[in-house]
Amino acid sequence: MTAPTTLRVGVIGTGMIGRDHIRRMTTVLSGLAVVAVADVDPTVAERVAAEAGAVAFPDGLDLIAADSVDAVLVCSWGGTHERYVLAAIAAGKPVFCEKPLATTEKACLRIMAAEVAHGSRLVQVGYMRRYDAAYLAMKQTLESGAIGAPLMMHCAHRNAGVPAFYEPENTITDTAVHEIDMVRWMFGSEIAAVRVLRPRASRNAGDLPDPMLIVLELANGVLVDVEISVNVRYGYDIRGEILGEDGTVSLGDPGLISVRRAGRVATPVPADWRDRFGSTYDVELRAWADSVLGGGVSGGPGTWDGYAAAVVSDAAVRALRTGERIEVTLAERPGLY
Ligand SMILES: NC(=O)C1=CN([C@@H]2O[C@H](COP(=O)(O)OP(=O)(O)OC[C@H]3O[C@@H](n4cnc5c(N)ncnc54)[C@H](O)[C@@H]3O)[C@@H](O)[C@H]2O)C=CC1
Ligand SMILES: O=C1[C@@H](O)[C@H](O)[C@@H](O)[C@H](O)[C@H]1O
Repeated sequence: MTAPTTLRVGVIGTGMIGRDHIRRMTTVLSGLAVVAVADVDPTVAERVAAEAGAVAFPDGLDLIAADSVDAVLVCSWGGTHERYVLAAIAAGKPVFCEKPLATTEKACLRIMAAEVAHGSRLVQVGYMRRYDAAYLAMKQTLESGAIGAPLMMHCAHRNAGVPAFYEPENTITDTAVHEIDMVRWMFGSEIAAVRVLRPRASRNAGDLPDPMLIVLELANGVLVDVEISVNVRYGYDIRGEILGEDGTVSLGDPGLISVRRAGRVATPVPADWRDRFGSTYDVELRAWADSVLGGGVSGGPGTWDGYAAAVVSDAAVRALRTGERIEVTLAERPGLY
């Protein structure tokens, strides 16, 4: 049998990122067809289906079971991911699950057990920074030895604002989780312990612990600090600098232009994650589709990475609540990963 040249995708969750990925798969990337969508809100699903030329399914589980669907994108809220990822694995269909893989350690372990029992990788998790040109260049510089052995990394993850439904722990499980995954990948080391410190709260913070400083101790001795600010108002600002024994490497300015005028230099700040990481998601989904069309999910962040990020997130939430240093313990890594 020859491999299909077009991947027929079903998308579950047609909110912000679901619609953005549908636009990407229908207007930017070739070799992908969005054939089905589902959302807990059927009105939204039907509207998005009509725009995309797809069929709206009343339930995501029916979408996964449909013969017309080769592969699944899960873009619903984090707490619903487990149900859909497990169903996709049971159906033997590749599944791209937006981060986080699931919201509890136990749910991630159930997904891992199902995938290991299946015997090959089916799951990719949406930790897109691994596909970002700036982070890739940073990793390449680090691995070239140009700045010597890494000692520390300073990160900032600033959102202009976050949705009204954000709960205090979402600042970690939904926002800081990107740095948690990124540093594991950047340094090729697991995170051994976590602490959370808080200055006085921003007047824009509402009920959120905003801002906060997360300190990650990596098993290889590298120390990482991550500033999380989710209401900075001025834009979406993602920063990173690694200190090595012989030099530093930093993420550059993402603005495409800089304007010099009236004695000032001005560079635009991205408005949100779509603005900053738009082309990164393109590369991410291209790589995922190519691996699936090529015969199986390979490369890219998988279930083990989703699990490790969830365990560190849980530890950070405990550190936030207790003010204590929390050690991280991971399960034994299955041979599949
Ligand atoms: N990689 C990245 O940078 C980003 C990832 N995300 C992740 O994507 C996921 C969705 O986030 P957003 O699009 O921002 O949220 P959103 O609230 O805009 O959209 C979520 C959609 O899922 C639907 N939904 C909720 N429960 C469902 C269920 N059981 N079955 C089917 N549909 C259901 C909602 O009705 C809504 O339309 C989250 O896990 C989030 O963390 C979101 C933004 C950026
Ligand atoms: O994943 C994302 C959102 O869900 C999250 O709410 C934002 O804080 C992140 O910057 C964005 O990349």
